[in-house]
Amino acid sequence: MIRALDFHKAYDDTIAVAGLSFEVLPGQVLGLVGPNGAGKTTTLRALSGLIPATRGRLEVAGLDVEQHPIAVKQQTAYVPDDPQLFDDLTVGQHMDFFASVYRVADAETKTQGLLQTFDLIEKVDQRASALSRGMRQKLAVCCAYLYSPAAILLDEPMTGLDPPGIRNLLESVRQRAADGAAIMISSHLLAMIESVCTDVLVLERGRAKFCGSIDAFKARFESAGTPASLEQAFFAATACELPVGASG
Ligand SMILES: Nc1ncnc2c1ncn2[C@@H]1O[C@H](COP(=O)(O)OP(=O)(O)OP(=O)(O)O)[C@@H](O)[C@H]1O
Repeated sequence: MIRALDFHKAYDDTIAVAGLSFEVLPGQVLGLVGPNGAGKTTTLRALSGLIPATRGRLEVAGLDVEQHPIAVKQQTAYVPDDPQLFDDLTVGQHMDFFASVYRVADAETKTQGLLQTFDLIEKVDQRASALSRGMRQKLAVCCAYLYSPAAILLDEPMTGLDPPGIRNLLESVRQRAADGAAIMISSHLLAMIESVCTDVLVLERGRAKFCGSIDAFKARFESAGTPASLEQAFFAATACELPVGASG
């Protein structure tokens, strides 16, 4: 489970997140959406323990992120939109490294399966520095999945992925959720959010404009008894303006 209680984050004078509370239960996939600068990446980075909260409490698997940083990291996978890899290590060496750090049982079989699924098996001996952007993204996801984390935090995970890569990633998210992981996905791709997420958290200027099921979000902005599309609901909930010509 992932939980935020009155989470605040300020960078000097900039208030990035101002009092956010939500939870993601095992099996739930929470879409984190909002305009640029809304605080999505800040929230994911703080949950992963990379940056401290200014105020409030963050928990993963019942553990306070600040008080139990190592235990939380063992239970959490954070995949940023620009994965930091070890340029001199090959694809296979990355998997070996994660398997060793997280003491993964049956790592070889799991590695083979993941590299096969994400179409990296032929790149197993290639250095990270020689991978394309999409391949780097896929490798970061493979490393994250290897140790079966209880909480999975994906920041703009579709960046650079080809259509089969997108399909495989979405399918893997559904599967990991069905297996009991609590998952958060930050994205501007509302159709993708709608296709894979059970719930949505709409952020604007660091505050929640809505948090709940996608159906409830669309129903809130229904017109004449017809639920809004996710896109219509997003524009209605935020200060973003619907493009001219779009059906509002
Ligand atoms: N390291 C930092 N130092 C100072 N301010 C920062 C830092 N990182 C983010 N911010 C500010 O915090 C706010 C939230 O940024 P954040 O990256 O969390 O937004 P986001 O919702 O992920 O945006 P985007 O959709 O553009 O990725 C913004 O005002 C941003 O300028």
